[in-house]
Amino acid sequence: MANTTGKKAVHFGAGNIGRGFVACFLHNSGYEVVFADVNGDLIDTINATPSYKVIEVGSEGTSENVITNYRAINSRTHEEDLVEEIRTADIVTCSVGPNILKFIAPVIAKGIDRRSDDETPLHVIACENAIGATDTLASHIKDAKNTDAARLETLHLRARFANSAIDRIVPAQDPNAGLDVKLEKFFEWVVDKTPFEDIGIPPIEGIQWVDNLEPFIERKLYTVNTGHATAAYHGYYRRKRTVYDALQDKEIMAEVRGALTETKNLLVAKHGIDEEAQLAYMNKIIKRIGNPHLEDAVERVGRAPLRKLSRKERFIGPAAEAAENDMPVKYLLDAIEMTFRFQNVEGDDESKELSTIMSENSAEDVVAKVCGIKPTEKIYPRLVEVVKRVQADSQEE
Ligand SMILES: NC(=O)c1ccc[n+]([C@@H]2O[C@H](COP(=O)([O-])OP(=O)(O)OC[C@H]3O[C@@H](n4cnc5c(N)ncnc54)[C@H](O)[C@@H]3O)[C@@H](O)[C@H]2O)c1
Ligand SMILES: O=P(O)(O)OC[C@@H](O)[C@@H](O)[C@H](O)[C@H](O)CO
Repeated sequence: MANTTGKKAVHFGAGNIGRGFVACFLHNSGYEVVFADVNGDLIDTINATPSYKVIEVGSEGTSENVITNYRAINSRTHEEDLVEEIRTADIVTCSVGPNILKFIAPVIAKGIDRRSDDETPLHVIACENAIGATDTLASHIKDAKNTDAARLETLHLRARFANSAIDRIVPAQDPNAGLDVKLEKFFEWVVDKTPFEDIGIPPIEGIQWVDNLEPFIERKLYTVNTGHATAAYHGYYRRKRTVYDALQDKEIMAEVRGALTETKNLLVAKHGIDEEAQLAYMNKIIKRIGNPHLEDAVERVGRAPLRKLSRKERFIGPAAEAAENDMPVKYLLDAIEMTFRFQNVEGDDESKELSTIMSENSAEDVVAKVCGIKPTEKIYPRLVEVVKRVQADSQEE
């Protein structure tokens, strides 16, 4: 589709979800997309390739979408060009990973600072698997290192920040596929509309705009990502290649169902979600993550175990809250144990760091440092027990 709106989006992170989902939706809504990334080869390929395909795969068959009207800039080597793109953009989105937000904040802050107070403020939406990712990005942008304190009072005239929940399974791609992206048909992109109410929401087809994002992001993270990660970590431990392979194992399937039943109980009690509706959602997710056409490797889904073991994440977040309310957490603890066992995985720096942390710290310190859990919390002794068991097994090996 040609750029019919004359609108421009700058998207940080031209990886799987960036090319396959966010840029695809921006393009289909008439935006020109300027990718910002640090991977030089990827930037060159994007600039040398006038179109790529987004290929949906599933039991219903395959369908393709052709994406055009994009460019790419290396944010490491061409910062000034990127600042200018952000100054003149309508929207900035990102899918770089939650730990990278602090690195992209300085250039976004510079671009925002150069904008006029009299034009429509820049719409900023982070598309990461994390609760409040846009708030995190905004807090880095507002940091005194990136934005002069005297400019903070009028920042809302130049930029607005909205949290989002983004859901579409995009596995690691075939290295010979060029820019093409193979993914599942299903998608959900929910964005908080309240920061844009007086300036208008950006015209992006496919976004669901809501007033209260918390139930949506928690339901997504604590169902899709809890279930996905449970299958991946149990699968890795039992030498399965993909999430699909893992789910063929009845014991792993029982662990996934168990963990998702525990998060269902919490989500229903906390957000008043209808129990039958959540059960149907849970079953749909189990079907989605078991899509045989995706060939989603357990190492991708389990990547970055330290992030996944942190306080607000897919396991510790719901387990701590459920335990505090005396709800069952047995299966979540099983999955947490498998996450602690995901050590020294090739190509995964966090899994190597996890191994060092486990060998150099007491179980109590691991629970405090990695999971951010205090001794006064009800889940604490059970997590210490899990870590001690994994440490004891490592010593025996
Ligand atoms: N893949 C999925 O199924 C999926 C679905 C929903 C959400 N997400 C979330 O989207 C984010 C990205 O995931 P992905 O699977 O696309 O990962 P990915 O590794 O495929 O893509 C990340 C991209 O960010 C780029 N990048 C890294 N540092 C950067 C920097 N400083 N500036 C600009 N670009 C930088 C990388 O070069 C890479 O191209 C994560 O937060 C993930 O949780 C992924
Ligand atoms: O991206 P992560 O590392 O937070 O989690 C891995 C997968 O669970 C994730 O990428 C899913 O595929 C995605 O969240 C589906 O919407």
